[in-house]
Amino acid sequence: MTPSPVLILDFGSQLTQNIARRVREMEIYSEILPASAPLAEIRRRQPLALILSGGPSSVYEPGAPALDPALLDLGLPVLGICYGMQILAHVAGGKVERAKVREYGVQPFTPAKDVSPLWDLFRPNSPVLMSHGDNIITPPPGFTVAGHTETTPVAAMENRKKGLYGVQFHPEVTQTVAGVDFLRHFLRDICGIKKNWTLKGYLDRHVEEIRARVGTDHLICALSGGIDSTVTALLCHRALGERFHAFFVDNGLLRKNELPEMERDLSSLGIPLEIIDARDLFLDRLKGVADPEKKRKTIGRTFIDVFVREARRRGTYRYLAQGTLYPDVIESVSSFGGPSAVIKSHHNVGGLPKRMPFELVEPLRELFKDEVRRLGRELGLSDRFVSRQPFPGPGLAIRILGSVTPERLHILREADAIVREEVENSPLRSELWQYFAVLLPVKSVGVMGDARTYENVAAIRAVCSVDGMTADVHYLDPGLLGRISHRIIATVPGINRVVFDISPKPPSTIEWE
Ligand SMILES: Nc1ncnc2c1ncn2[C@@H]1O[C@H](COP(=O)(O)OP(=O)(O)OP(=O)(O)O)[C@@H](O)[C@H]1O
Ligand SMILES: O=c1[nH]c(=O)c2[nH+]cn([C@@H]3O[C@H](COP(=O)(O)O)[C@@H](O)[C@H]3O)c2[nH]1
Ligand SMILES: NC(=O)CC[C@H](N)C(=O)O
Ligand SMILES: [Mg+2]
Repeated sequence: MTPSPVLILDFGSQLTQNIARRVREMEIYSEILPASAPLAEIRRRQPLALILSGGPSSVYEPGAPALDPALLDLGLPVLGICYGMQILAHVAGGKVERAKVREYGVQPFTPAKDVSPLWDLFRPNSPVLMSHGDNIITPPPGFTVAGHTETTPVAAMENRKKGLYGVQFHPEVTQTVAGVDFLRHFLRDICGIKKNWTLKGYLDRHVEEIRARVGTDHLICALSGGIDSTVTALLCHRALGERFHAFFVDNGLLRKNELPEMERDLSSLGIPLEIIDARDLFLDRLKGVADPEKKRKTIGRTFIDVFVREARRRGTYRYLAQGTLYPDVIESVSSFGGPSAVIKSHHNVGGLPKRMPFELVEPLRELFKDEVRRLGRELGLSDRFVSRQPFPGPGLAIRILGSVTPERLHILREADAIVREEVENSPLRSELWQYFAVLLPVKSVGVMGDARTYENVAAIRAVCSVDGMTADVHYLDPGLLGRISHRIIATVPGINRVVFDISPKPPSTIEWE
C-alpha cells in the first residue's frame, strides 16, 4: 500500500525534484503535485506535511502561481522554500516586494533569538544558498522572523503555533551545508514522520501499479540496452510476464558493435527481445536536417512511428513503456505543469508527437540516474552493467553537428570506438559519467605524409556527473589524450585534427546538440 506522502507543491523550480530526492534519501515517501492542484486532490492524498517549492515568478505579478489559503488551515505542517515562503507570506497577510539588492549565491545566515527548535542546527553565519530578487518586507500576523542575512531581513519566518515555516534559502542543495539535516529535522523531529519508503518498496509498488493498470492488455517496452530501459524492462517483465514484449530499434545511429553487445547483455538477463531494423527510415527522414531541435523531434516521432507499425503488425498493444528519467523530463518540458524552461527536447519526452496511439508507462520518471543505478543493483544487475555510460536515444545524430549522412556516421563511429576503447582500458572508466567523440561541421588544413589534407575536426568530451543535471570536465591525462588523438588521425580517414572540450555543464550541456 502506498504510504501517505510528504506533498511537495511545485511552483516551477528547477530544484523541485531535488527536494523530493532529499526526502527519499531520508526514506520518507514524497509526491510532487503542480501548485495548481485542487484542494480536494491534495486532501485525497492525506499528506503528512506540505513543502512549497521555489519558482521563477513574483507573488505580486498578475498570473503568478497561487496558494489556496485553505491549505494553511488543514492542521498540516508547512515549509515554504523561496517562492514557497513568499507565497505563504502573501496569502497569510504579509507583504512581499522587489528587493533593493538581489541576493545570489552562498550567504551567511543567522537565526533570530528565541526561535523554535526547528532552527537548532543553524549557528550564526551558517552558509546557505540564496537565489532571489524579492523580499518579505513584513511577515504575516502570527509569524515571527526566524533569521536574517546581511541583505535579507526576513530570511526565515515561523508561526510556531500553526506549524507554518518559511525559508528564503534553498535547503535542498548541498551548498546549504546544514540543509539536508535541516529538512530531516523538520520532517522527522518537528513533524514526527517515521521512515516509510525504500527503493525496494518503490519497486514493489510500481510492479503492482503496472499490473493493475495494464490489466489483461499487452505492453511493449522500448528497450535500448541502457540502464534506464533495462531497469524499466525488468520491472515490467516482472509485472506482466508473457504480456510483456521488448523492442530494440536499430535506428542506424548506434555506436560500433552496439547491437551484438546489447543482444549478449540482454539475453543473459532473460529478457525476450525483438530487434527492428529501421536504419533506412531514420536516415531517410534525417536527410538534410541540421537544426538540433528538429533532429530530436524527427527522431522522437520516427521512434513512435516504428513502434506503431510493429505493434500493428503483431496485434494491438495499448501501452508503451520507456525508460524516461526525471532529467529527461525537466529539460524537455515545463515539468508537472510548472513554468520551468525547455533546454532541449529529449527524444522520449519533448520529441514525442502530440497525438500518440499509446499510453505511456514510465515507472522511473521521478528518479535520477544514480537512484536508477541503485534500483538496478536491487534487481540483480552487475556492477559493470549498472555503471555503463549513458547513451542518448538520438544516438550519434546529436554528436554530428549539421546534417547526418552515412559517411559522417561512419567517421564518428570509428573515432568514438577509439575513445571508448582507450578510456575503458584505463583505470578511469568508473570515474567518468560519459566519454565520447563529436564530429564538428568544420574542416581544417593538415599535413600528412608531406601532402596537404583538408579534413574534419573531432572533439573529445569527458565529464564527471552524479545525475546528468550538472557536469564537470574531467581533464584527461595528456598521455591518454595523445594516444586517442594519434589513433584517430592515423586510422580514421576523414579526420585530421582532434580537440578536447573543456566546458562544464552549465553553461554548456553534455551533448553538443
Ligand atoms: N534504440 C532504441 N530502441 C528502443 N528504445 C530506445 C532506443 N533508444 C532509446 N530508447 C528508449 O528511450 C529511452 C530513453 O533513452 P536513454 O538513452 O535516456 O535511456 P537508456 O538507453 O535506457 O539508458 P542510458 O541513459 O544508460 O543510455 C530508453 O529508456 C528507451 O525506452
Ligand atoms: O535518452 C536520452 N534522450 C535524449 O534525447 C537525450 N539528450 C541527452 N541525453 C543524455 O542526458 C544527459 C544530459 O545531457 P545534456 O547535458 O546534453 O542535456 C546526458 O547523459 C545525455 O547523454 C539524452 N538521453
Ligand atoms: N528561486 C525563487 O523561488 C525565486 C522567487 C522569487 N521570484 C524571487 O526572485 O525572489
Ligand atoms: Mg540510452
